[in-house]
Amino acid sequence: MRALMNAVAPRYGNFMKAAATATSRIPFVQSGSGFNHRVSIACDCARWSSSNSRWKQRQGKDYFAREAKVQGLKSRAAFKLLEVAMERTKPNGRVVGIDLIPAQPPKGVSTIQGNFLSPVVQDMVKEYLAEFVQRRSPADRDAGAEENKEGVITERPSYIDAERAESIDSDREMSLNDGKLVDVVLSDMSAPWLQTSGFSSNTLSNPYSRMMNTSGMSFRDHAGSMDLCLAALQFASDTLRTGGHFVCKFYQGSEDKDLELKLKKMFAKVHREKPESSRTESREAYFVALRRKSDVTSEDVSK
Ligand SMILES: C[S@@+](CC[C@H](N)C(=O)[O-])C[C@H]1O[C@@H](n2cnc3c(N)ncnc32)[C@H](O)[C@@H]1O
Repeated sequence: MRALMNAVAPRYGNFMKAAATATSRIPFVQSGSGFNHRVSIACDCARWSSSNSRWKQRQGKDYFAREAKVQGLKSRAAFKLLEVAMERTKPNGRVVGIDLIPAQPPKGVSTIQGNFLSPVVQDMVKEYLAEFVQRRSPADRDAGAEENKEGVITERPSYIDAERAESIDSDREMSLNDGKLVDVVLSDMSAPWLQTSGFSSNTLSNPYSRMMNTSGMSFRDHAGSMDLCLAALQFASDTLRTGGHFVCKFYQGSEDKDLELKLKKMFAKVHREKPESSRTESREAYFVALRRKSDVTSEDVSK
């Protein structure tokens, strides 16, 4: 992942991917060994069958899907996050990804398996972030230094990067006091729906195909995405520093204006975006909310 919700920030970022009406009671840090969720969705099988063939046809032609396959990524969705997140966190940032399904994190990324709709899981992520920041010793200011195969540092970060790390350390003390440790919260979560084909290719290491990202029913997709966006916004309210940014994927519908108004109260600038990699016929879109205002919480904007 590296890939969850999150293009993470230059410092301690948070990247969340995934989520749905499924429930995962026990969150796993890193590559969780279990796949513990249940999905309470009923579906019209005839409809699923035909929309699934269309999905397969589209995937065959889709440039981003082919590229993702080539790079061994789990889905075309990875590109949407990677476009935003990957290069943005070097050298001192940290990406934390949360998903219902287990994911093997690449270097510099932590993954937590859990249901982001659960306050228990959100608390666990907050604790993890706080511990990560506390554990980060002054020696970590060398983060970004290149090591050779024997573990010997052969190249150190520039003075600019070293100074940046210093200022992060002093900011850290302040941030620890109020739990606002995160620079960017990015949610690419979309409710997983029951899989209807491809069961023969399921494996624990490639579980993505066990779920589908849209139900084929626009209101259901919209309502599910609003729940996930609000959970991400609550998390951002608790953890995002003043001046930090928030991005969330949603499916357009009657309630998105209300979410946009909330974001406008909490952030200095809010954009609605439809990335190039998102199919034009899909109702999928993103809110990009920039520069969190000080002293405005999700409770304030819900009044
Ligand atoms: C569109 S995919 C995101 C893919 C991801 N951005 C990537 O790059 O691979 C949506 C993801 O949201 C996850 N998800 C859905 N509901 C979730 C929840 N309540 N908590 C955590 N993850 C959830 C799904 O498991 C799925 O992996």
